[in-house]
Amino acid sequence: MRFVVLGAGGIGCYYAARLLAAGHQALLVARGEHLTALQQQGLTLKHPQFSFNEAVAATDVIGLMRDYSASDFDWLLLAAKSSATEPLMLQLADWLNANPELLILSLQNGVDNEAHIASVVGQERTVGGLAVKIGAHIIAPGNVEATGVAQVDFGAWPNQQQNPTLQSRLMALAEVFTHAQIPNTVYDNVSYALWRKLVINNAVNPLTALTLLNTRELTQHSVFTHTVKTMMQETGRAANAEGVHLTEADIEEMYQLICGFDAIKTSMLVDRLKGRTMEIDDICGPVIRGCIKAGKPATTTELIAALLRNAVQ
Ligand SMILES: NC(=O)C1=CN([C@@H]2O[C@H](COP(=O)(O)OP(=O)(O)OC[C@H]3O[C@@H](n4cnc5c(N)ncnc54)[C@H](OP(=O)(O)O)[C@@H]3O)[C@@H](O)[C@H]2O)C=CC1
Ligand SMILES: CC(C)(CO)C(=O)C(=O)O
Repeated sequence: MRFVVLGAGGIGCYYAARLLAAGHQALLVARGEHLTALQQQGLTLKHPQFSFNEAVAATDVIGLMRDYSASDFDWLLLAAKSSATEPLMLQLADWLNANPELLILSLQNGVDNEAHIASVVGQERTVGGLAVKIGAHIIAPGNVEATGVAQVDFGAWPNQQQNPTLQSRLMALAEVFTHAQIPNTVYDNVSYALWRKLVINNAVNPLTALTLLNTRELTQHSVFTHTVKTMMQETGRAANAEGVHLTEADIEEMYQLICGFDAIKTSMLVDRLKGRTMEIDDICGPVIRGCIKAGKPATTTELIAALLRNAVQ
């Protein structure tokens, strides 16, 4: 299968390496020193169960539009930060719409990426998705370190019932992922999967970025572990206000999952340490808005988001 990975950083390079190692095509779209390293030295990726060190095809967005046509690819995997989704989609709109067969799968955190994608290419080409149980970061240009079982959960956006035509393409992708050692689940209701993952991200990403603790230190901390739980419950309240049914059992499952997961630096903590823009609006924003809609504000999420913004001013 032919993939283009748009925003090939930690997450994008991990999945691209898995697909390349399984014999598929993947063009990496990146920029800056990381792109230069990919072009000149190839991609080096280390994971406890997998390593990759090979030349790769890599370009930037301008090179993608100039040298390739959308019909050169079957799938576009979007792995840039959520704040880049809307500008990237708008920049690529004409290019993307020259081939209606090209489907777009978001691997990003947050629950708003798919609406931005659909507003440019249409719902019938929009696949919601998530990188689950993975930590993956650029440690030097062209070098990525990853950990975790690194699953992908995905499905027709906003759900199979409202977007029924994609089923055979989704099944074919699931088969390719499985063959490439990427565990995966296809959801009938991917909006549920997106919000369930947001339960973890809203609870641990801003708090780890604020405290500089890893996920294990955070969830084992006598005070912060309660804050994690509260922010998870606020995410559940927001989801329900947005029409996505999350139960107490979902919250508990997400809490146990992150407590038992590897001790990792979240992507937001890594962004803070690198002095990069953090996904605060994309992760906390939907929770704050949803809880206002529910009539009971997300006071803890609001506080942690405000403290974090204040800390990096
Ligand atoms: N990292 C992790 O462990 C996890 C991350 N996620 C989610 O996955 C998504 C990706 O995260 P992550 O892999 O950490 O992000 P990274 O910043 O490592 O990767 C994104 C890459 O896209 C590049 N990029 C952004 N805009 C452009 C552009 N216009 N043209 C070319 N390249 C561009 C960035 O370059 P530049 O650096 O110059 O901006 C960067 O190299 C996020 O939504 C994150 O929340 C989910 C699970 C775990
Ligand atoms: C918390 C974690 C690692 C879960 O996969 C994540 O999504 C992130 O770091 O952004």
